[in-house]
Amino acid sequence: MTDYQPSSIIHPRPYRAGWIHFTNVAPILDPLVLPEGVTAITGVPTQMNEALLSGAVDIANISAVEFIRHADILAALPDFSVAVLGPVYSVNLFHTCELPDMKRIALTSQSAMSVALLEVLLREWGLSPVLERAEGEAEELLARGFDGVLRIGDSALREWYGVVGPFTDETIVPEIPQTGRGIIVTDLAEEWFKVTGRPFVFAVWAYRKDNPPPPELLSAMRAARRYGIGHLAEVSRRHALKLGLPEDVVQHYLWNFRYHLEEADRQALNLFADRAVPGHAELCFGPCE
Ligand SMILES: C=C(O[C@@H]1C=C(C(=O)O)C=C[C@H]1O)C(=O)O
Repeated sequence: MTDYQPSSIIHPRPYRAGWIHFTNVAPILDPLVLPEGVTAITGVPTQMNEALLSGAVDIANISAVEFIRHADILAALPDFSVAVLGPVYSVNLFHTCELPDMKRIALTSQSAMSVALLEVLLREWGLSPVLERAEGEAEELLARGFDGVLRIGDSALREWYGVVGPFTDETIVPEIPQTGRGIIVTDLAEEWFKVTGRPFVFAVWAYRKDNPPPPELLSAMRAARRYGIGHLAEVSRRHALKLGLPEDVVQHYLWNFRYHLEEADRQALNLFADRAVPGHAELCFGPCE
């Protein structure tokens, strides 16, 4: 595949990036050296979604559902994604009763994509529990009377391991347990896979169609990703220390991601778009008019 290079344009001011800096983007963002004329801020998904839509930044890795909702004005880089085929380990519904018995679910205010995915899955399962925003640790919210708690990102990964770990030598990777200490962990990407057999795209790198990134930023991002994927053990070691998790768990978490928005990912994103945002504008993977 030839690298996509939008035509060179002169930017009147620094080009501003907004990065969701969860561990799952570390293989791209840790090695990234921003070219001259590009600045970056970081935040959680809902903050970066808002920053892109309000014009506070020019490009951001955002919740893919926000790209779908605003497909009339936004384009996505054609070769960058945070996606998986099967479990993701960090987009989790923690629950104490079986799914059909859930009456109240606490949602995280950090996320747009996992909430949209949960809504699609609930329709699929024929369930309609009450959904409420509530912050805090999953276990604490379960103790406060929620039947389910949706969590994403590094804290969800840590809480997942807290429930299902520590692993023994006998734990076979595809059979990683999903329960422990009276808590069931339902991995929403795995549920999507069970229903569709497709990958799930959590994030794309989106920008306004009339304001594409300078080619130097794309080259730097591609070089960073090549380095990060090529040095995954090193990236995993650093983040395992930060997260307080075993290195092999973080490495398994990271090598599981699909970062290139391949054709199968795009098709799956379109399938999700039709289910989650009926009537959405056509998705454009840059360059777009
Ligand atoms: C897989 C994840 O994907 C992230 C989840 C998002 C969301 O829920 O809105 C947005 C961007 C993704 O990078 C995660 O955070 O664990």
